[in-house]
This record gives sequence, structure tokens and C-alpha cells, in this order.
Amino acid sequence: MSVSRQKSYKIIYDVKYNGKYSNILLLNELNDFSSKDRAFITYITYGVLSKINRLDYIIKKYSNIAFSKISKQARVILEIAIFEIVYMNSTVDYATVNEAVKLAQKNDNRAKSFVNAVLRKIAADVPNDEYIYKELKSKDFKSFITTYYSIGDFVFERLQNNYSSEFIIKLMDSMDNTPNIYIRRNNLKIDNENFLKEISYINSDFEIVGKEHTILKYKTFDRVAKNDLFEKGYYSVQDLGSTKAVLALDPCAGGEVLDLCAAPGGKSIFAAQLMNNKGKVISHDISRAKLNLLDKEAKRLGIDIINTSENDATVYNEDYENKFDRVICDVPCSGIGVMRRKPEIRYKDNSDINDLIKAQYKILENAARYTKNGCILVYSTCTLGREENQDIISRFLSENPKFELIMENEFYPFIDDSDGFYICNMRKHS
Ligand SMILES: C[S@@+](CC[C@H](N)C(=O)[O-])C[C@H]1O[C@@H](n2cnc3c(N)ncnc32)[C@H](O)[C@@H]1O
Repeated sequence: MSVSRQKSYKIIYDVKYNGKYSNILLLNELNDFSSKDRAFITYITYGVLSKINRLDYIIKKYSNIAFSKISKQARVILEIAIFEIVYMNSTVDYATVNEAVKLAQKNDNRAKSFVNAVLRKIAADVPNDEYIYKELKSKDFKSFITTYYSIGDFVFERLQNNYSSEFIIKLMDSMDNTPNIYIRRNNLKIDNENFLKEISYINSDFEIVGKEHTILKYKTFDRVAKNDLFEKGYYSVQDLGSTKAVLALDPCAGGEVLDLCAAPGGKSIFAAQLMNNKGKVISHDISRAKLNLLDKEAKRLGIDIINTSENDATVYNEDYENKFDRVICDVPCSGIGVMRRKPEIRYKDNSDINDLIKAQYKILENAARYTKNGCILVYSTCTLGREENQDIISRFLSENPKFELIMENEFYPFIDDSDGFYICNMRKHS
């Protein structure tokens, strides 16, 4: 049995049934694999996790036992094999079936002949994705979207409350694509010309998308955070949405920035770089463990103006009243905008959404009190929909007339080539 398939199986199983996070498992558990195997495992893991409902629809069509009676192990094994047969054209079907049977033998021996029988039928028929699309499109809109694009009720309802059917289809099509990788030069360590020269030796397949800060776009970059230039601190990996939130904050050298939900640190770090490592960035987060990542990143990049400490941003701190030139609250959110990177978000339920929205509002209210008169406050999320974005801001502006909206914008993968993201910046008047 292929070790790569067993690894993919284990990661997908842990994400589906043990509440683990795919991006963390993929980051930490593939170090002993070759670059080819890492690419294979990553492709299968993301592919399956972002298509579970669609793959299960195919299982239901070909299985002669009820879906509810199929063991968790057998479901994952079938999902992987069907993904390979239907969505990875290069694979030889009979080899995939044999591999799946071996996976069953190891992980759920009783399901071996069932897995074999279902996959032989599928391999003989090879259901075509276009056909599945047409079949599902003929059903009601909710069944079509939740099954074909593989999302749960919460995400579907959020999208339906906010966007037209046509927009939802475009958005979900783009959520099926692999996100581009963006890297940004560290201005504190290397200039533009030398950076472009050095990075080209490692991977020259980039497009320059931001000249001023040398932001490069890659389709693929194996071990983007594990090479000599990265170790030397010459660049950071950061999505465009995240970069734009910091540009909207507009931090200045010598100023004082407060980042209330800072970890793992992308925005605090870019702020410190825009400030030329002069001034102060106070970075809080509720998780000390995640702030440790920020400290490590700052050290790698040669930044020493960031001060991290564990703090609950929903709790008001009177010492901070009217104290900061720039305040950013990149609040915890439902994360719908980043489902390409964290496919488990597709199946989120809504059990904690009301508490989340209350916390977002409370954090924003506190952030507003910490902002000096005449200065800038940024509110951002990596989710989509007015409930956690525009509604929060319109309520805030109506209750806080001292604040004037400068800009608010929602970003989408198919329009902006970034993660789904929301950014709003406001100025506090005296
Ligand atoms: C969207 S992430 C922030 C990402 C970060 N700004 C960056 O650019 O890397 C939201 C963060 O809020 C933190 N968080 C959640 N509840 C919080 C609270 N009550 N107070 C402070 N931080 C909180 C989470 O630990 C998480 O790190």
C-alpha cells in the first residue's frame, strides 16, 4: 500500500472525525516525504476535503447499502479513490482500486469487499464530473450548491442571504481552485533588485503584482517557507487580502500601532516593516501559543519593535484609552473567505455564530476607544457576508458618530485574486 495514500487517509480522517485542522497537519506531518509525495498528499487531501458532499453523492449512487451504514473509515477510503478516478485523470483506475482495497485492509478490514465492489462499478462506469454537475443542477438550488460545491447549511445560508445565485456559483467555482501563493519582500533585509535576483534562483516562475513592496505571485512554490532565503528572513508569505488590511491601516515610522487580534502575526509584521522598524507595535491575542509564532517570525525578519502579550480583546483596558495612532482589529470570524486553504470551514455549523458576532462588536468598540482623535481604526475579517462585516460597521457608525468611514470593501477570489476578505478603515474625529 502506498505510504502517501495512507498519510492522506489519516489526515482526512483526522480532519473529518477528530476535529483537526488540515493546514496544520499538512504543514507538520509531511517533512519525511519527497517533494513529489508531498504534492500528491496535499492535492488529495485538499481535493477530497473540498468535495466531500460531491464524492458522497457518487458513493450513494453506486453503493448497494445505505450511506448511513457505511463505516467512517470506508467513506474516507472511497472518497479518496473516487477523487482519484474522477478528478485525477492521470491515475490508472485498477491501481487506484487495488490501493483502496489495501487501505481498507489496514484501516477497516471488514469493509474490504464492499470498497472493492463499489469501486469496481465506478471504475467500469467512470462517472464524469460534467454529468454530475448537470444532474445536480437540475435539482433545487440548495441541493445543487450544497452537494456539488460541497458546503454545509450554515455557509449556504450565509451566501444565500448575501449574494445572487449567479454570484454564488462564480464564487464557489473560484473556491474550487488552488489559491495562488504570494510572497512579500522584507524591506528591512534586502532591496528590490537583489531580492528579485536571489529569489529567481530558487523559483523564477512568478509574476510581480505589487512593485512598491515587491509582492510576487506564484502558482506553486514547494516548501515556500523552507529554504535558505526564507531562513535568512528575506521574505514573508502573506495573502493579498491580509496585505491590503495593513495598507488600509497606513502605519507610519515612529508611530504607535495596536493590533488586538494579532496572532499568528502577518499584519503586525507588515505594519512593523512599513514603519521601517521604528516606533511601537503592541500585538495582543488571546492565544499565547500563537503569539509565540509571531515572536519567532519577528526574529526571523529582524523586527524588534513588536511587543506581544496575551490579552482578551473583548475586555476593556482603561490604560489604552485614546492612546494609539493606528488600531487594527482583525477579529475572529467564521472564515468563509479562506475555505480554499481550510476546507473544513465548508462544513461549519452555526452553533457559535451569535457569540462570535457579539465578540466582534465588543472588540471593535474597545478598539475605537483606544484610537486617538484624528487617527485610523481598521476592522477586518477573512469571512464573507454582511452579518460579520457591513452590519457590524453600520451599527458601529450609527452608535459612534465620531467615526467617519474612509473605505469598506469585500474581496473575492474570482474578482480580486485573493482570499475572501473584508476590510474597513475609519477615522476618529475629535
Ligand atoms: C483572524 S485571526 C488574526 C490573524 C492575524 N491578525 C494575522 O494577520 O496573522 C484572529 C485571532 O483572534 C484571536 N482571538 C480570538 N478571540 C480573541 C479575543 N477575545 N481577544 C483577542 N484575540 C482573540 C485568535 O486567537 C486569532 O489568532
